Amino acid sequence: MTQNGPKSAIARRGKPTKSKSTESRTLKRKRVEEDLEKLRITIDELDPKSPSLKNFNDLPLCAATASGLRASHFEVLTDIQRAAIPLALKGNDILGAAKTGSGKTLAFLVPVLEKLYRERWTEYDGLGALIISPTRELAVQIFEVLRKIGRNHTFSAGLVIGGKSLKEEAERLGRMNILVCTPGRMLQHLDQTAGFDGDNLQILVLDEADRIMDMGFQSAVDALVEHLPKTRQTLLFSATQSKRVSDLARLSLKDPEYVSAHEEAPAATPTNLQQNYIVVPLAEKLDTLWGFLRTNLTSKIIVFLSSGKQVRFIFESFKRMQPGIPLLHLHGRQKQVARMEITRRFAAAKYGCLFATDVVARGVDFPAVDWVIQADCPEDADTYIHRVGRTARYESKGKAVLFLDPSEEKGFLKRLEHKKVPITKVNVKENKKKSITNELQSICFQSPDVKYLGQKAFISYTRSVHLQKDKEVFKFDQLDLDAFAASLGLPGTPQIRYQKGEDVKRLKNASRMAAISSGSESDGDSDSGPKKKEVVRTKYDKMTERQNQDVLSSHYRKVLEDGEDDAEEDDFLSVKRVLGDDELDEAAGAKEAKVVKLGNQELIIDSKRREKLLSSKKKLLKFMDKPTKLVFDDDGNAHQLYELQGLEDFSKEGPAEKLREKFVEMEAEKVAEQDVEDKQLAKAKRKAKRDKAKARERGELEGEAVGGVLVPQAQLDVDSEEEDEDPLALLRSLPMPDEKDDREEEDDDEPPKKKAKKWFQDDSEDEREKERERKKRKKSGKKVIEMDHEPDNLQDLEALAAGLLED
Ligand SMILES: Nc1ncnc2c1ncn2[C@@H]1O[C@H](COP(=O)(O)OP(=O)(O)OP(=O)(O)O)[C@@H](O)[C@H]1O
Repeated sequence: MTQNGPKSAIARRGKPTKSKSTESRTLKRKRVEEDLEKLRITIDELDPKSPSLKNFNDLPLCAATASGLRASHFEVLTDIQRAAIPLALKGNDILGAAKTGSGKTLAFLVPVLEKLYRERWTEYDGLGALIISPTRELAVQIFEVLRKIGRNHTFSAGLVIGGKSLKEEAERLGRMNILVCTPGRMLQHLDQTAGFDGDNLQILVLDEADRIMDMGFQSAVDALVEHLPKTRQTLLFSATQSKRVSDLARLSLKDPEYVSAHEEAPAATPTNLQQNYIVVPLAEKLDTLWGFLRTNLTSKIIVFLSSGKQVRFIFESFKRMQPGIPLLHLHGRQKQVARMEITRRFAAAKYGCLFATDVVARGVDFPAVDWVIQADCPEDADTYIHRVGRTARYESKGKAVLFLDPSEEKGFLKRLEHKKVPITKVNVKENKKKSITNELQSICFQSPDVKYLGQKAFISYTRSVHLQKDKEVFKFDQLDLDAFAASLGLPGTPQIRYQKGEDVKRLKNASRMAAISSGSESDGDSDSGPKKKEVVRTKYDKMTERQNQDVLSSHYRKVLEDGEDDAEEDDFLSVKRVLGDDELDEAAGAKEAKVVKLGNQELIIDSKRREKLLSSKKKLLKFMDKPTKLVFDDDGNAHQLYELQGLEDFSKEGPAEKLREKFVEMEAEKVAEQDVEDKQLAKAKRKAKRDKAKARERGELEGEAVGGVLVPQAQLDVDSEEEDEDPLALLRSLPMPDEKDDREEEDDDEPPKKKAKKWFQDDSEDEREKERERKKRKKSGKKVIEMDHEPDNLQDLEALAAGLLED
């Protein structure tokens, strides 16, 4: 007994603590199980059609979802939410249709969160829910809403929309429970990413389902569904839902509930939307649009156009004419980062005009848009409904105007009537009409790049009309193309060539199919050409691509590569450039012998073999002399890297010893100056390093562990505007947009930070610094242009360049 004494004492000391914590854990687990069981029973007993379901509070939701909804200020259910959520909670497949802006996003996100919660989903269970969107913009928006209402859940969630390296995304996919994606990119991952599959998927959502089931996405969606288990729940939502039996079969829906919140409504569009159309001949369209913008300078406007080229031309030319309202433009050919930034800027703007293609026609929820202008007739009534739906969202009011060419009026009105769209004709006030043809002409004359865009816009517009399948609306033969070209300010009508007997539908979808198969959705842009096979890109290629950021680039590219980006267009319609006399001579001469200048040498191209050489820069280099490095002085004169001064010149400058002393003095001064700069730089670097370390530390503390995996906050912050923001994130650990302000307020206790440095500040220290800088520059003979803000657009850069040219 005595021997056993101490052992038992240890056992007595350790055992109660251990059993206490195990006990509390068991109790907690039991409570969760009981709560879950209660929730399941309430859902079983729930009457999905009960009129008493008015608020989110009336629904059997778990505490995490309920509090997330409350914190996001969602209280009262909208019609579609009241109709769809109870049925979805009960596990039904849903085909949901409701007007634009009526709250369909929550109608599927709430069931998604609830489903995974009730299944007690953890990181180890893999992908539980997949939400598919037709465009990147819409996917980002859905993800944002998911973050808001899912903030108290521990699921991990990610955004898979392309624009990032596949490998980077792939690394985190395995850990994701909920993914919001575009079809092509998702398919790519399911096909290629090792260790990632959808075998366990519980719920699949298709937002803008009719679009996703459409021809352009057909093969991607079918292949994607092949990767998913048939036992899943499926929810389809759209403002314009089709009940095509074939679609339902493709998705293996099981006895789907058709939920239509506004089926009995007299109109397919929101009641608080005022809809008008004007009949305007194609050649007067830009005048009318300009007049409209000039009279609505303090409104928030979206102008829909049929192609990215139209968007670019109108944006660039109107920008030069300075309408007095901020202009933005958005189309599927822009880089992902630019698209996100423009979307963010327009969402935040109080007023401004966004020229856009149908890339933002569906689902995108820009707040407080006053007007939707459809300057180009949409391809069908459904597209019309989605476009106008960007205004008058939820309970707000909005106005929409459709521009119709006289040839389109009768046919399109018939289509709208059929879809229950109430629209009335209005006329533009005479005193608001103004021709801008002269201005456009002079812009085209002054800037070849804009003229080039105009030609492209002309071609893409005529092409899109020609390709439209609804010939009762789009009558290509009745368009006055000469007048249209003149109205764009073009010096002549671009000649176009038709390819007869083409399968129009196939051509129209070619670009989308190609984009999807390469995994990067073009997102509704009708003018995106088929993607080319991956080729090795040289530094030179990258340079021309970089130029592609501005309006001049495609012009340059055209010069360099002649139509590389227009492959699709050239298949069908293209400019037949009439060669000038000089060019004809050149062309004739080209048959005989060509002379290519390589540095100081001339290379005669007189055979096919030599001509082939021109396609390889590497091979051409062999014909050039070895390069020598030159340095340029301030006047732009080239010098050898080391130039020895002649003895005569040297002795003219004074005795050698004196010159040596002078030289040492000058160098010492330079070193001292450089020393100060170096010290400042080193200090700044140390500070940055410290800040980074702190941020990392904070990030690790804030990062939430889900199933034992800790993801540093720095990697998760999708709000960051950095280009390499991480689209994959844990729901719970992300800061909410509205919480950001709170955090900023909390920081008020900290000592006041030094005012952020603008380009030029005027406190005395900075003045002194500026003065020193000025003197230094003066000494070196460099010109300094002072600007009150950083140049962030072409106009700013032009102003800066003009300043530099003036002397
Ligand atoms: N229950 C609610 N209470 C208050 N606001 C809501 C509610 N549900 C949705 N909203 C708001 O209504 C707006 C439109 O919602 P949402 O984007 O889901 O519409 P939608 O039906 O998907 O539109 P679209 O057909 O254009 O995609 C959003 O700004 C959203 O925040």
